[in-house]
Amino acid sequence: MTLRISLAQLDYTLCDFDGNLARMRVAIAAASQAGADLLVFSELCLSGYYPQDIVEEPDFLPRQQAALDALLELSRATDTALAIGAVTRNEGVGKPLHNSLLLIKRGEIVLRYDKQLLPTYNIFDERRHFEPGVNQAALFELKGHRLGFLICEDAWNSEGKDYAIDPVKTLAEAGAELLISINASPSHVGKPAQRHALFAGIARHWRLPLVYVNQVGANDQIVFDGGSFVVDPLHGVVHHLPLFETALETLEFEQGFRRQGQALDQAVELHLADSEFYYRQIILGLRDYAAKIGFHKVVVGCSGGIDSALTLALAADALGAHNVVAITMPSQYSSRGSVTDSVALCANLGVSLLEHPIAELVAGYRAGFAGHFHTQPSGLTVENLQARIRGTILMEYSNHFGHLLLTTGNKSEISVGYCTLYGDTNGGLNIIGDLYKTEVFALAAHYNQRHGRELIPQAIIDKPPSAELAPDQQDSDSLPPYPVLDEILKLHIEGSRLRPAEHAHADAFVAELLAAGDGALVERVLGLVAKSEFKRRQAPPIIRVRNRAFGNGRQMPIATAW
Ligand SMILES: Nc1ncnc2c1ncn2[C@@H]1O[C@H](COP(=O)(O)OP(=O)(O)OC[C@H]2O[C@@H]([n+]3cccc(C(=O)O)c3)[C@H](O)[C@@H]2O)[C@@H](O)[C@H]1O
Ligand SMILES: Nc1ncnc2c1ncn2[C@@H]1O[C@H](COP(=O)(O)OP(=O)(O)OP(=O)(O)O)[C@@H](O)[C@H]1O
Ligand SMILES: NC(=O)CC[C@H](N)C(=O)O
Repeated sequence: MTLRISLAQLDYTLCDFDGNLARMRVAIAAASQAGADLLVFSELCLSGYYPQDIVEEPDFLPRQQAALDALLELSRATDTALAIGAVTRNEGVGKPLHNSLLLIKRGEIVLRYDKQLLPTYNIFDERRHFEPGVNQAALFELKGHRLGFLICEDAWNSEGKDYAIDPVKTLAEAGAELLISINASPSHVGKPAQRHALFAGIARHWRLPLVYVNQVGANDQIVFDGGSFVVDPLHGVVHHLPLFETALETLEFEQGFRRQGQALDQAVELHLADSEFYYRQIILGLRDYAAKIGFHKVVVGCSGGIDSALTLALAADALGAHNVVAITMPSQYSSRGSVTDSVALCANLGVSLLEHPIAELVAGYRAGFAGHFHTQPSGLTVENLQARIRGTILMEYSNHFGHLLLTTGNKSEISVGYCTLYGDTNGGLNIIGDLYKTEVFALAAHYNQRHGRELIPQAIIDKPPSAELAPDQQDSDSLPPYPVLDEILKLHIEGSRLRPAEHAHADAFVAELLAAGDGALVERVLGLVAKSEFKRRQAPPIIRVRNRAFGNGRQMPIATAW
C-alpha cells in the first residue's frame, strides 16, 4: 500500500516551546491536508538542538511536557502519525536523561526510542547529558510497511568512529523495510555531500530505502542547512529539500519513492561552490542570530580593508542595508583610501557611513600616560591604543543605539592572535571568523559576481592587507604571506578534518616548506597559535562554516607547556 510521508524541515528557536509547537502545528495541518500517513520532524524538535545545560534546569522537562501534551492533543484530530524528537527521563542508572524519538498516533505515544550513539566530539557533547539507549530495534508497522527509526549519529558508525554497536545493522537484521532518520546535523563546507555519500552507502549496503529529515536555521555558532533527503538503495539520493530554507514536502512510498506521482529514480547531486556555500551559511547564521535575540541593526567599524568590507556586505544582504551602520574612524596613520574606499563601499551597498576621527583621542590618551610612563607610550602600545579607542567607540554606538557590534577578525588573524584584545576583537558576533584570509578574498570576489556588480570596490580587494596602526605598516611585516600562512594553519588546526583535496594540498604545501628549510617558519606559526589561545577564549562567538571552528569545536588550555 502507498505510504505518504511528509518531511518537515523547520527552524526551531532553542527552548521556545510555544513557538516551536506553533511551527509544528502549521506542518501538521499541511501534512494532514496532503493526506500524509507519517509526518517526520527532526531530532529534539520540541526544544531545538542543542539546549546544552538548559536540559538540567528543573523546569526544562515540565515545560517540554506541556508542549508535548499540546502536541498529543493536536494529533487526536488527524490520521497522520508524527515522528518527533524530545528529551525524556532515564528511569535507569546513568545520566538522568535520554535523547529520544517518539512516534505519536491519535493522541498516544506508540513508540519510544532512545538514541544509542551519542556524539561527544568536535562541537558535540551529548554524553554530558544523556544516557545511551540500550540495543533496541525501533520498529513500527504503518500501512503494511515495517519502519525502522534512527536518530542522527546512530547512522554514523561507519564514519571511522568504531562504535561497539551499529543501530542500522540492528534495524536491518530485525526486518526493517524503510529507515526513517531524524537529525540535527550541523552544517559545514562539504557536509551535505558527506551525508549523501554516507546514507547512500548505508541504503546500498543494507538494500533499504531511507528518509532523512534535518532541521534548518542557526543557533549561536552552529548553522543547520536542512537539505533533508530520501535515498533509494539502487540509485542513491533521489530527492532533497532545499538547503538553508524551511520546507515541508510530502512524498509517496511504495516500492520506491514518488513525488507528485513521478517516480524518483535518478540520483540527484547537491553541489554548491565553496564561496556560495559560505555565503548562504553566513547569511542564515547572522539573520537567525539577530532575529532569535531581537537585534534589528548592526554596527561595523569600516577601515577600507577587505575584512570589514566583506562583513558589511554580508550584513547588508542578511538584514537589509538600512539595518547596517558603518563607522569610519581615521587616525594619523590611516591612508586616504581608508576613508574614500569606505565611502565608495557604503554608497554601493546603500549602508550609512558615519565618520568618527580618533587622532585627538589618541593624542589625549598618550598625554595622559606620560607622567607615569615617564615617556609617551609608543610602538605596540600605541598600535593597540588606537584599536582599543576604535573598539570603545564602536561599543558606545552599540550601547547608545542598541545595535549589535559585528567584529571583523578572520580565521588567519584569530589563529595567530593578530588582533588587539578589547580593541578590534570587541563585538557580539563574528560572521567571517571561520574563513581564512584567502577565503575572505575569494568570498568578496564571489559576492561581486553574485550581484553582477562591483559592490565591494576592486581597490579594497587589491590593496595589500594592513592594520594601519603604524606608518606604512603591512600585515606581511609581521606575518608570512596569507597563502603560505593559511596552508600551515589549515593543516595544523583542521588536519584530518579537512576535505581530502584540501588536506592533500596543505600537506604537500607544508612538506615543500619544510624541504626548503622553512621549518622555523612553521614552528613560529604553531607557536603563535598556541600563545594566542587566551585571546580566542575571550573572543565573540564565530559563525561556524568549516569542520573545525574556534569555539567549542577546538577546546584548548591556555596555561600549558605544550
Ligand atoms: N596567556 C595570557 N593570558 C592572559 N593574558 C595574556 C596572556 N598573554 C598575554 N596576555 C595579555 O595580552 C596583552 C597582549 O595582547 P594585546 O593587548 O591584544 O596585544 P598584542 O598581542 O601584543 O598586540 C596586538 C597585535 O595585533 C596586531 N593587530 C592589532 C589590531 C588589528 C590588527 C589587524 O590587522 O587586524 C592587527 C598589532 O599590530 C599587534 O601585532 C598583554 O599585555 C597581556 O595583558
Ligand atoms: N580607520 C578605521 N575606521 C574604522 N574602523 C577601523 C579602522 N581601522 C580599523 N578598524 C576596525 O578594526 C578592524 C581591524 O582592522 P585592521 O585595519 O586593523 O585590519 P584588518 O584585519 O586588515 O581588517 P580590514 O581588512 O577590515 O582592514 C577593522 O576590520 C575595522 O572593523
Ligand atoms: N545530532 C547528531 O547526532 C549529529 C552528529 C552527526 N554525525 C552529524 O553531524 O550529522
